[in-house]
Amino acid sequence: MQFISTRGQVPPVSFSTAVAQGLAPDGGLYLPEQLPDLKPYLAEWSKLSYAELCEVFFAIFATDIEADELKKIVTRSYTKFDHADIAPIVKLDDDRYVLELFHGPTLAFKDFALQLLGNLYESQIARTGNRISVLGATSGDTGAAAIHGLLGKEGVTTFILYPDGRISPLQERQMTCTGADNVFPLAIKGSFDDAQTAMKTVFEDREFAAEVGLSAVNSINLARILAQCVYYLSAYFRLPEDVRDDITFVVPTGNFGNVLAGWLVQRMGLPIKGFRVATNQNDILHRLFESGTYQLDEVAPSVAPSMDIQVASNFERFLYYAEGQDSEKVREIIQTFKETGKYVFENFDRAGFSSSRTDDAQIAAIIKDVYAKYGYVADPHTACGFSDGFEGKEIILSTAHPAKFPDTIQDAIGEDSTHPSLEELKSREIVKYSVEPTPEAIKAFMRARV
Ligand SMILES: Cc1ncc(COP(=O)(O)O)c(C=O)c1O
Ligand SMILES: N[C@@H](CCOP(=O)(O)O)C(=O)O
Repeated sequence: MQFISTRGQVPPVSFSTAVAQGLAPDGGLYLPEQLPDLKPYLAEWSKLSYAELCEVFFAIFATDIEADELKKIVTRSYTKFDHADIAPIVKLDDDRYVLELFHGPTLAFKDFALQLLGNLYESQIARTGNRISVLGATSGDTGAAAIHGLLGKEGVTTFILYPDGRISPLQERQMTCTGADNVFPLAIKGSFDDAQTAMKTVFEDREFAAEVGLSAVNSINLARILAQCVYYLSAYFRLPEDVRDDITFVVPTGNFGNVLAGWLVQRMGLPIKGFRVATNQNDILHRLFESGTYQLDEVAPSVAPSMDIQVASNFERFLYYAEGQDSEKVREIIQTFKETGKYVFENFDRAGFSSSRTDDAQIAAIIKDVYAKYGYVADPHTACGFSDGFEGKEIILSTAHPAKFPDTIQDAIGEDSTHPSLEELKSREIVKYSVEPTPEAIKAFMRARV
C-alpha cells in the first residue's frame, strides 16, 4: 500500500515514510492511494477483540512493517486502558447510546491513536537508530496523550505548543507535571489555530525537519486517523444487530480528525448510516455543512476548550474526496481560503454529514438535563453531541472524561467529578516554557534542546 498527498505534488510513499514525515513535503496530508474494500472481512472481524481488530485493520495499510512487529506494537498499545472493552458502549435508552472513548491513560479519545503512535515511533527508532523530535499543537488533549504515549521512549524529545490559559488546568497539569526532562510543554499567547499554523509552517521547512528528525503527533499524521478508524468498526460490531445499520454517529468536532476517520471507514464499506458533526460555538464546520460556505471567524474560548478551533486540519482530506480526488482543485481552495479566509462551494454536497452547534449556555443545560434524565455525566465536549431535536437513533462519541473539566461539571450539576490519575497530579510541580508562536522562535527553541 502506498500513500499520496492531498496536494499531489510529491510521489507516493510507504506507510512508514508517511508516518515519519507527518505532513507531506508539499504541505498536503497523506491518504491511502486507494481505500480498501472492507466488506469481505466484516463478518470475520466482528468476532475479534479490540487489539486484534486494530491489528488486522492496520495490516492492510502498514504493509512495510513485519506482521510480528505490528502485532507487538498494537498489542502493547491497548494495555493501559481501564475498561476491558477498551471502547465500551453505554445504552441510555432505546434511541441513545454513548461510545466512551475516555478509558485510556489521559482520559480522552486521543489515547487510542497516540499510545499506538508512540509504539510505532519506538519501533522506527529501533529500526533506524535515528533520534526523533516530536512537535505537536494542542487545545488540551492531543498534547497530554502524545506526551504519555511517548513517555519513557528512548531517542524522543517532545515539544507541544498550547494556548496559554485556554485549556483546563488539569489538561495543563497532564502535560506539565511529568517530571521528564525530554518533554517541553510550550505555552503560547494566542489560540490553538495560531499554534497549529506555526507548527505546520515548521513542518514545511524540510531542511529543519531533516536536521532534527521532525515527527508529528497531530491528526495531520495519517496513523492518527487510521487508529481512530478502529473504534468505529468496534462500535458497529458491538451495537445490537437491529440497531447498527440504523444509527447516526454523532461526533464532537474541532479539527475534523475524529469524524473523518468514521467517514473513511464508511467509504471502505462499513455500512454506517450517517454522521453528525457536533461543534461548540466555534462553528465553522456547522456553518459549512449548513450553507456551503467555509468562512473563518475568530476562535472564541468556550467551556469545551479542546474544540476551540476554526481552521480544521482534516477538512483538507475531506476536500480531496469531495472534489473528486482533484489535487489541483484542493490546492486552489486551500490557497483561496488562506488568502481570503473564505471559500464558497458551488453545489456543495454534504456527503452524508449533518451538523449542529452548541454554545456554552446550552452545554451547561445539556450536562444538567442528561444527568437528570439518565444519571450520566457528560463532559462539555460530549455534551455538544446531545443537541435538541435529533430524530432517530444516535450514538454519541464521548471524547473526554468529565473529571478533566471539574468546574464546568460542578456548575452544571453541583457535583464533583474526579479521577485518581488527575488528583495525583495536583501536588506535582508544573514545568512549562513560553515561546512566540512563530516558526522561527519554535525552531530556535527546538534546536537548542535536541
Ligand atoms: C475532548 C475532545 N472532543 C472533541 C475534539 C474534536 O475532535 P477533532 O479535532 O478530531 O474533530 C477534541 C479535539 O480534537 C477533543 O479533545
Ligand atoms: N482537540 C485537539 C486539537 C488537535 O487535534 P488533532 O486531532 O489534530 O491532534 C487537542 O486536544 O489538542
